[in-house]
Amino acid sequence: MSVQSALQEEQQRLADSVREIERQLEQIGPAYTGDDFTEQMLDLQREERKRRLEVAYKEPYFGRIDFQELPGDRIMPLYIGKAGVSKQNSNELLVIDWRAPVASLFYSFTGGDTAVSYESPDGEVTGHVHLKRNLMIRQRELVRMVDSYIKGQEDGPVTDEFLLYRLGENKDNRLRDIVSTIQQEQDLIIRAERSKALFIQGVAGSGKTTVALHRLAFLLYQYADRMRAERMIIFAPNRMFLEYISGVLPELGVGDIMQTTYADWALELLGHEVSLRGSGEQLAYWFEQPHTADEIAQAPGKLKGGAAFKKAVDERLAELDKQILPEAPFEPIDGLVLKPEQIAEWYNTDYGEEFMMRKRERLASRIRRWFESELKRRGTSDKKVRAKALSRLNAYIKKIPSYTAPQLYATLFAGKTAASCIPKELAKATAERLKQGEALPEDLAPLAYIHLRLFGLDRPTYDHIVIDEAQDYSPFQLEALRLCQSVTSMTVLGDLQQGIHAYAGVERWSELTELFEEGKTGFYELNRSYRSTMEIIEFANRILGAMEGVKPAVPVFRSGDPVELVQAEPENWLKQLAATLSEWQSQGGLQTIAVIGRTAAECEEIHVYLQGQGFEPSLIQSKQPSYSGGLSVVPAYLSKGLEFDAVLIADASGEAYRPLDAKLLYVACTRALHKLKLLYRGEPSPLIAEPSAVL
Ligand SMILES: Nc1ncnc2c1ncn2[C@@H]1O[C@H](COP(=O)(O)OP(=O)(O)OP(=O)(O)O)[C@@H](O)[C@H]1O
Repeated sequence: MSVQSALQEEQQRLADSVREIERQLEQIGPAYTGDDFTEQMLDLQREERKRRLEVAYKEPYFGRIDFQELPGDRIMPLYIGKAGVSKQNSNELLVIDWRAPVASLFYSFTGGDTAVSYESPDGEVTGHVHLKRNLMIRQRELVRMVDSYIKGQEDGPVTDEFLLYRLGENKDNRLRDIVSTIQQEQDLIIRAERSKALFIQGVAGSGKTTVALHRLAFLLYQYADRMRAERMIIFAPNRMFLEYISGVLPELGVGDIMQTTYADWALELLGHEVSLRGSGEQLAYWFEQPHTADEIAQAPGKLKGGAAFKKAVDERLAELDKQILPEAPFEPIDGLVLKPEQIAEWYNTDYGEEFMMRKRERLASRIRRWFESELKRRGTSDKKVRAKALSRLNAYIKKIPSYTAPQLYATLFAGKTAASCIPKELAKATAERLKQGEALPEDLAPLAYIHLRLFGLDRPTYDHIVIDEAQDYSPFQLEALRLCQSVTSMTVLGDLQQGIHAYAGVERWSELTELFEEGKTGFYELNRSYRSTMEIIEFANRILGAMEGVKPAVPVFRSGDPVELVQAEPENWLKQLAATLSEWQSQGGLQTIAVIGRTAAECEEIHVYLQGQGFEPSLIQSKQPSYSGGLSVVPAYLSKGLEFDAVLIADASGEAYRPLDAKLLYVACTRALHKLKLLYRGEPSPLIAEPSAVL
């Protein structure tokens, strides 16, 4: 079939599909407003169907795959879209949901004449692909059609033309869905088994965040009977990042998933019994001045986030549980005795399944009930005797220790129960702070953990947990989250090569994977990078070049401008910086541009200068709730996770980026999609190759 007639066929198919969807939409009546429960349930289903039809109405599908199960069978054209739609009054599918088992063919097929298969609910289905076609539809119009595979016409792998086209687009201030171009290695993760902790090590720009969000949409579709959006939670590094990714799930038709930072989550869990101090100062301390490897290894975050401290916390909790019951019997009235054995049986057996402080509460109520009924049985009415008995009751219950998480945590920093793995100075400072009701970021995981061990989670456990930028997590942080699930189901993603918070995070994934039982983890690697051009990726790979265990990112074959490395005259540095921005802005097309500075102070200086020159930059600072796109000035350590059409590294001098800062410079450079330029004052950083003007 010629391209022209194929195009006409698709246009006709599209027009028919749109009409069918329109018809179905028109037939959905108004929402039900009455009290009848059955009608209300039916209405919910109607609303859901309406929502799917509305999604499909805008852009019914994005791909087609022609599949033939057995030789001689009809070749079935399957149209894949964001929302599945059946033909009216029939089981025939007009559009197949991208998450349906058969749709996996569209993503897993990599070309060739060999048989392919997918896992259907009735078992494995095998067959042959005859056509793989990408269709770009905007407002019900077919605007682009690319055949990446036609059986008989091409023996090699499917072409990446459509992917390259999508990657070449400029980006605004929001991450987008990638349903039309999910790659095979990403699809495997999205559809991976539910009941495991899935670890994903992915190079910068490999789509980790995007894939994790698509995985949530998949899980909700595949396990609709077992998983609920309101019992899923995403942890991201900061509020700005949350805002940046907030568009993807709604685009995928998923709402209600909790999205938070670890700090916000922990503080809420603790009922705001402590207030958080020092997160901004901590960033400034670690990023605004040089530190040695030893200082990093001894950082409070490492000590309080590691296994030795966790062991101390566990021992403290075990000790409390063992010693919580008074040894003496309870004797409210002389001769009326409640034996310690009976109390122990209630605590350990009757309430044995519950959390420590809940057990304590229930035990206290039980003792009170026993007391009332015994007094009633004895007919004790003498006021004096009753008052004495009551005061003995209260005194006895007081002897059963009751702790909040901060109170118990404080016992680890002073007196007999102090943890020996915490240096004296640090213990003293922590104890002082806790007295004021304050905690530092590294205190939150042990506090949350203790709270969960004492009280449990005050809501249903999480069906699925996503942790982004997990290389910055301490084992203790993950331990606390593990307590929030009855069945392990997590997606934990990150990049050790971007582990710039070495003072708190992990160096190896095994530090986190070993927290789970054997067989309960999965490990995937994503080495292809989709964000940046080949030139940018190759340049960034060189920054990490000599580092131990580094896996270079593999670029998609998308070529762009060369990376520029330019020496700036110290006195003209800001002028040169502004000149580059003027040039980029005058070229048009670049929607997001970032000037990435080394420190917050440097960024402030640049920001003020640019404002004076008539630019309208926004300055990104820690604790910022949102990122607005356009021209931004951002310190390297806050740029993580974000991306920009063009990036200008303000000063890549040797003074700014020393060998220990390789990961930071790598993060900064890999934020760029299409253009990357580095200015440097004085000598260039030894991390970047020789200072030729253009690389
Ligand atoms: N299969 C794909 N098709 C189209 N675009 C993709 C694909 N995979 C990733 N991308 C794009 O690549 C960019 C990087 O994705 P994302 O931010 O999810 O990667 P990441 O691995 O989390 O990056 P980093 O660790 O550097 O922050 C995004 O613009 C995303 O849309």
